[in-house]
Amino acid sequence: MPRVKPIPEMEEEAEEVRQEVEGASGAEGSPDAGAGGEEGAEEEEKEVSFDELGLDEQLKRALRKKGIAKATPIQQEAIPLILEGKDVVAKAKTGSGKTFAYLLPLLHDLLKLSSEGRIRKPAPNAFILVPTRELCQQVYNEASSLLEFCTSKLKVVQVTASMSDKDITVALSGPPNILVSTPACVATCISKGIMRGSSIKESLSMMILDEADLLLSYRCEDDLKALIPHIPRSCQSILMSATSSSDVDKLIKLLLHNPFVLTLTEVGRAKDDVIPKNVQQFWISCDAKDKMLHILALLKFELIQKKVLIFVNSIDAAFRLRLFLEKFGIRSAVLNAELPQNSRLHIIEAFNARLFDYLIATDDTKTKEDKQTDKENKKEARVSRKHLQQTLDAEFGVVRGIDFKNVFTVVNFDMPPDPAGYVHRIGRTGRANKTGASVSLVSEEESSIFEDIEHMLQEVENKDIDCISPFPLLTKDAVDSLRYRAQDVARSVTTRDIQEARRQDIKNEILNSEKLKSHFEENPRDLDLLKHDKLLSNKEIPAHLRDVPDYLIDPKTKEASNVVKLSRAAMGIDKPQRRKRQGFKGGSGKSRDPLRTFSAEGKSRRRRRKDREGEQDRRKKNRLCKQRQG
Ligand SMILES: Nc1ncnc2c1ncn2[C@@H]1O[C@H](COP(=O)(O)OP(=O)(O)OP(=O)(O)O)[C@@H](O)[C@H]1O
Repeated sequence: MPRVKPIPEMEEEAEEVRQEVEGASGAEGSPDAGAGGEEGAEEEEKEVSFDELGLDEQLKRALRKKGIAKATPIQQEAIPLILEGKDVVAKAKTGSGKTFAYLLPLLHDLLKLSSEGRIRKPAPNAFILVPTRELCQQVYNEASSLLEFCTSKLKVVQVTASMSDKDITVALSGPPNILVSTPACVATCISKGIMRGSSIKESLSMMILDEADLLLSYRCEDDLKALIPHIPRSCQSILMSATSSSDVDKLIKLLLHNPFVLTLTEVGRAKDDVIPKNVQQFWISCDAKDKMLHILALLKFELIQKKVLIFVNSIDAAFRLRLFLEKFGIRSAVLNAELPQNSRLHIIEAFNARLFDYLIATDDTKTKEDKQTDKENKKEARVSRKHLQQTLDAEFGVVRGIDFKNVFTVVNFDMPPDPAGYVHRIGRTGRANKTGASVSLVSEEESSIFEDIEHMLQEVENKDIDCISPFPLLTKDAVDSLRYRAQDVARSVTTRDIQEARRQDIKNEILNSEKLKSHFEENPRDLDLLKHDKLLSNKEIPAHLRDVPDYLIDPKTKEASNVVKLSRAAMGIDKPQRRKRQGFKGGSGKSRDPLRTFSAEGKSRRRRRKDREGEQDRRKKNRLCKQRQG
């Protein structure tokens, strides 16, 4: 069984949390290390259905419709405790289903209260606080997708700093039952009187802090402190986190009362991992200057499975890589903090829908370089002054907690700054027990952070062997076969090109974001047609760069590439569901591009189309519209 225990004294909480983590790694001296762990190690992982957890029929139906039958370990343990009304701290690895672990009992309680006519009204009944807007959107989507199948009408809204006071006031009128927001935004609503402290005291019955390990790193401490006086003592508090840190301990002390602490790196196993077992971790040692060459070889020879999420440490590096890959006919999109929120959300949705296979992401909010670029953008008066002057979005977080769907490989093009960053990045694959892999390109200068990561993994997983193996499929010959081409092309991507591409991308995305907003409200189907992996350069790609001649590929690489292709086929991921994509191929396709054929659909045509669409399809699209408005 997992290690579950109440903590009697507030001041002991932080220490207990540390012990829990040590217990999970089987460290000697931890009171739980032997008992909880070994006992659990012999246990078979138990399958628990949502029936057994006593959830509301409507929620069970919603889960069935979503094809979810069994509770994950964190759900098995957290749901009963939350239903009992306990404050709960749940630490479980990335992709383990923490969102439903709190949403299901929350909705269960609210459905019950609603059916008994006991909902308290002046303010929301529950706050779900997350560090970033992207997470607001994601949690809002998950909650809405469950409520869609419930007949009782509960209302969930998301409110973020990008909304005007007027829009926030409208969203909070009613009031909704559940408010998904960031601590900063809720604090602002209170300070501006949009939400009254006394009303919150009267209504709030549950407060959830999701991705708690990140809340403080998004400078939310003061906002959370401002919130505390308004939270009623009776309010149940839940804290969810994928990694442990002193920040999490701080939050526990700040907001929870005698919580039950669930340390579920994986229930029932003493020796466990922070990285899901189903994710194979690899590394490649290479010079910093050869990283582009290596990633080119990985992608060109198809040695890693798609979809691929590539992490870099700066926005410029992201565009350099995108331009470089583009010259070899490999299309990708860049996700970063300077894009408008609508675009960021849409890029995530489009990537999830497999409209493109390679996404390059930065997970840092404000680097020195970005601040410099902000300054430069301000100087650049000619191009869209209003937008280029915008600062990076402080509520942006690509990596942390975003539920990218079916990412098979995560590539660390640049190593993350710390081990926790590594855990969060790798956690974007292998979600919900799917298979995944990671490949880290490690230069000499990054060897120290790589060692820290190895050390952390060995310690937490209680192993004395390396957890990250050398990547076996990329030979020196394969790399060398592309060396001259790659070097030539890399040299041709200049700083000026990068700045231009970066500006162009923002301009495109702003156009997408604003010009199409109203169009999408009317025509949600067209969302599928908006491309984020458009070529940045107008120049034709020379054939010798696009196609690698056969004689250049050594037999070992050919074999490796075939193995990867075969396993792709075996996993049934060879046929991406490219929904409605035909519009982008060739000249005739242009007519399907909403950016070019911007025209509102006539009413009668729209009605006919809507009739043709299934009920479920339509609901989904309506939801997308609402999100875009939000
Ligand atoms: N019981 C379940 N069975 C199958 N899939 C599930 C189940 N519960 C959740 N999922 C799916 O698993 C994926 C990961 O869930 P979720 O985003 O809640 O993970 P998480 O633990 O919050 O991860 P992170 O720490 O990275 O945010 C989601 O796509 C979700 O729909």
